[in-house]
Amino acid sequence: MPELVFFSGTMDCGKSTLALQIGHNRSARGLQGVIFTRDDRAGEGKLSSRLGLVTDAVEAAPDLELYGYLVEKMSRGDRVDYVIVDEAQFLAPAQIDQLARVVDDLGMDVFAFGITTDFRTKLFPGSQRLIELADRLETLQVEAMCWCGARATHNARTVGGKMVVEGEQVVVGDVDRSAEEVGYEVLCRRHHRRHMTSATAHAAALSPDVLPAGPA
Ligand SMILES: Nc1ncnc2c1ncn2[C@@H]1O[C@H](COP(=O)(O)OP(=O)(O)O)[C@@H](O)[C@H]1O
Ligand SMILES: Cc1cn([C@H]2C[C@H](O)[C@@H](COP(=O)(O)O)O2)c(=O)[nH]c1=O
Repeated sequence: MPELVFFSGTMDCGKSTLALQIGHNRSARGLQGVIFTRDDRAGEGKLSSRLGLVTDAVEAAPDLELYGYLVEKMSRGDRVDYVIVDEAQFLAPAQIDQLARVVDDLGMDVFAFGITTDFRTKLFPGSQRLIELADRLETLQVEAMCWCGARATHNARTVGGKMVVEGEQVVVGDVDRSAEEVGYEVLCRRHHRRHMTSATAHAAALSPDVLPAGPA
């Protein structure tokens, strides 16, 4: 039975890499897929992994009707066996409904990849709809780690290394950005709740208040 599968995890846990691997394994067996993405860091119409691989993709702009796109492609004689969607959190809920229709009416597997929650721990609308509609939810196996060594479960947005909690839901960016830039850091829930990033934890550890008393 064809399925709508939602592979989710924090930022930097290997979602795009897995998307590329699934595509590679299927194309190695002669299957043909369509890859959709939205607002990848590498630019429009790209699916990129931090392992260095990048492939062309169809930019799923807000006004792109995904079911109609695939039907039109097939009516031109192109074969489509499966669909991959990266950065699925950025899709509109209606586009996720279109993906469910692709599975049910066109009989294709759809593999969607994305983060579930934003920097304020709120579900992205696209991810919420995927959780509601997916046949299967898969949590990525390669767990990202918080600076404390615990499993990272949340995405923090940082400015100058400090966690921020105000701002637009969507700001394309990356982990390991220089201190001045808007960036992201994955944290365990305990440190996300306390707004403790690696930079602020490091600064606190160096503070004279917590240094052991030495000779005068
Ligand atoms: N230099 C590296 N060597 C080995 N693995 C790396 C390296 N850089 C990144 N990775 C792996 O790639 C993962 C990020 O992959 P990516 O597919 O870009 O993540 P996501 O799409 O979930 O944000 C990291 O968690 C890490 O496992
Ligand atoms: C938490 C959070 C993330 N984003 C953006 C930042 C990146 O461009 C993507 C996630 O990409 P990845 O391949 O999973 O690393 O989402 C955002 O816009 N808003 C947020 O709150």
